[in-house]
Amino acid sequence: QWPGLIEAYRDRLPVGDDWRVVTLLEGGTPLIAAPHLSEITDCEVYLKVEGLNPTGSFKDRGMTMAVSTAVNNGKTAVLCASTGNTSASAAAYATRAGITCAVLIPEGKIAMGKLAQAVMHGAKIIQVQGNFDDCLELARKATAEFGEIELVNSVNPSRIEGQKTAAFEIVDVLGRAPDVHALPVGNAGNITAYWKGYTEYHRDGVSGSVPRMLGVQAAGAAPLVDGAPVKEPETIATAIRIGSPASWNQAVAAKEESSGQFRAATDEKLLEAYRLIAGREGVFVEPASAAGVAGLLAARADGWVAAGSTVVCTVTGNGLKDPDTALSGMPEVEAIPVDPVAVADALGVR
Ligand SMILES: Cc1ncc(COP(=O)(O)O)c(/C=C/C(=O)C(=O)O)c1O
Repeated sequence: QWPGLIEAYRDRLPVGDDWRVVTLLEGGTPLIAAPHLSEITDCEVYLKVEGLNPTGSFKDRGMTMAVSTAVNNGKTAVLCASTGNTSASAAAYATRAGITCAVLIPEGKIAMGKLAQAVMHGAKIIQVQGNFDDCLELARKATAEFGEIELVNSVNPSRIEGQKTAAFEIVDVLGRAPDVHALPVGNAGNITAYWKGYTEYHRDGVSGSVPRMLGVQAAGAAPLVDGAPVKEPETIATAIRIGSPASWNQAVAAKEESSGQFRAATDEKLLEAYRLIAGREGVFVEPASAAGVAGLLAARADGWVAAGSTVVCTVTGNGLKDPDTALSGMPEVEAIPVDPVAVADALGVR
């Protein structure tokens, strides 16, 4: 079976031969064709379905590396600030490693599925009177002061190393790098990691080209688009409700070196893409995860993406993480009598 990321890409990762590897067999996720998106954009569109990782998001790629590194450096606890998925993943990998995990989450702004994961994996859950950016500042200060705690946010280079493997998998499966790679951008670790992966494969001659990176933010939380931090970030896509990305400079470098672009998508456009991916491609992702697709549709419309392009959109988290948003638009469901005729009527087949 798939051996997990570190075994699959050991020669491309900073891992000691004698290391105890902490893995939940993450990675090896589907790169699935998206026929409806391909049709409406006249491109060859694929989805990299990262919601099918062990804890339901791409964070597992970074966490196997960060927690394995922490354990092999003798750390006894990990800490992260999180909008939810990082904390879910840190909790799972820490418990797997038998070490303590504490998570700092912004008051009241976390999707239920993610909180359930951190609870069930036994993380110490600390709600902070502030937003994600305040949580990250607190996490940096706490880990700077207490050396036995490893900070496992994506400022930790091990996270970037683990997450770059998604680019390797895409080239390994596609046989080439895509022309464009679209993905959501919050704290900007993932766009940084993808660019690192694509450029390493290109440097080593595994791929003959690199993609243009299309990083998409929520309009109410788009510091990289605005060119300045956003004090009070607001978006229904709580995973990317971040006003001051920790990997700002690396994300800008990825955009510039790849001749890429940052775009903002309104919550309305995010939700449209969210519904389209589930309702037409059969892939259920959480709202933030649809940002790359929303950006692709806009970039195709204004010609930044040409017809005939090969495009990969990373959909970063499983839709099950955020049932509240999924059910918020649900029409009234009327109960029917135990009568086959009523079923036929409901299906409009009679
Ligand atoms: C579903 C989903 N999609 C996209 C992003 C943005 O990735 P980055 O640009 O690398 O931050 C996140 C990020 C979540 C956290 O930052 C956290 O969990 O603390 C996410 O959960």
